[in-house]
Amino acid sequence: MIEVLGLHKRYGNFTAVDGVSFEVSEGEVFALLGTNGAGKTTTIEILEGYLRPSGGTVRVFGRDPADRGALRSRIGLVLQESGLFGDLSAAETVTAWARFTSGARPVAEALELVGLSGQASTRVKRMSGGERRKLDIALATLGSPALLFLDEPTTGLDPEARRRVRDLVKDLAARGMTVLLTTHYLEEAQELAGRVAIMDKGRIVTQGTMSEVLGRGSGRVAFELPAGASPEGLPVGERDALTVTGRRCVIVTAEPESVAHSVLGWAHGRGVRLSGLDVRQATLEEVFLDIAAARGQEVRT
Ligand SMILES: Nc1ncnc2c1ncn2[C@@H]1O[C@H](COP(=O)(O)OP(=O)(O)OP(=O)(O)O)[C@@H](O)[C@H]1O
Repeated sequence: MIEVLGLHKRYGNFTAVDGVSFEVSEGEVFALLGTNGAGKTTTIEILEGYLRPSGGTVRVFGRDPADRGALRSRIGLVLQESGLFGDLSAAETVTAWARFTSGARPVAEALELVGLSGQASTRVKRMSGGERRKLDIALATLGSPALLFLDEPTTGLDPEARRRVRDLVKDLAARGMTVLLTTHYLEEAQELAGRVAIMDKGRIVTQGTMSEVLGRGSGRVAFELPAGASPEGLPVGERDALTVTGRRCVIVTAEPESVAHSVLGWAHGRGVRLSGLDVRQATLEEVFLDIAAARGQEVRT
């Protein structure tokens, strides 16, 4: 659905996107993540046909995204800033939008799809931030597009509203919609996306399936140090890092399963039982912070 090969975008002398390549296939939820100013919005705006690339190839449904007339009915856009009219109700907003949308679903169905049936006659200016975001998504999906761009769909929402918007995105993906998502909430990307690319300073620094990317981060093995045992003899590899807080030991390691195995062997050899054992892969947030630390910069997510 999307092919990006060696994409460059320069603003004057400044290179905002510096040789980016990725693909998004039908039915995927693909997350494009990165530090502030990494080039995500620039990349998405090129894919949406709003900006022209300085170099490289970009295809959406096999076409140049500048050919917006041909692509319009197949793509839904949820931009960072929505441009809703405060004095219209939710139903009036959808009705007005339907005039410009070919094959628009009925208004009641569009509101039902995003869980806004109860707010049909509520004016936009009286709606909560989460409800407005859902209305944005109702408009973007009004013509049942095959591809949906979601640029930071949950930024600024409270946790409950974020949860509702996430559930909605999951529901749309389950109906077969292909989604390209950007977000600064990494747990959101981890929950929604099957594949992910992380950008920094105009380049993709890692990409792959979610499990591949998570597997590249450091996992954690945590447990309570048994009474009478000292942490000195714990089987901690050269590339692993042990921290002990009170009796709680945490080993950060690229190989959490094998370290857990060694730690259990260590406990068994001493005839002690490990309590509170917790073995887990890196989270996407940890992978992201590891990458940023390795690149020597401060990150705001
Ligand atoms: N029109 C422009 N002229 C000059 N520089 C620009 C322009 N638009 C964007 N930039 C710069 O290009 C870089 C990439 O911006 P972009 O908005 O694509 O980043 P982003 O990854 O979406 O960031 P954020 O997460 O903060 O939204 C930034 O350094 C930004 O200042």
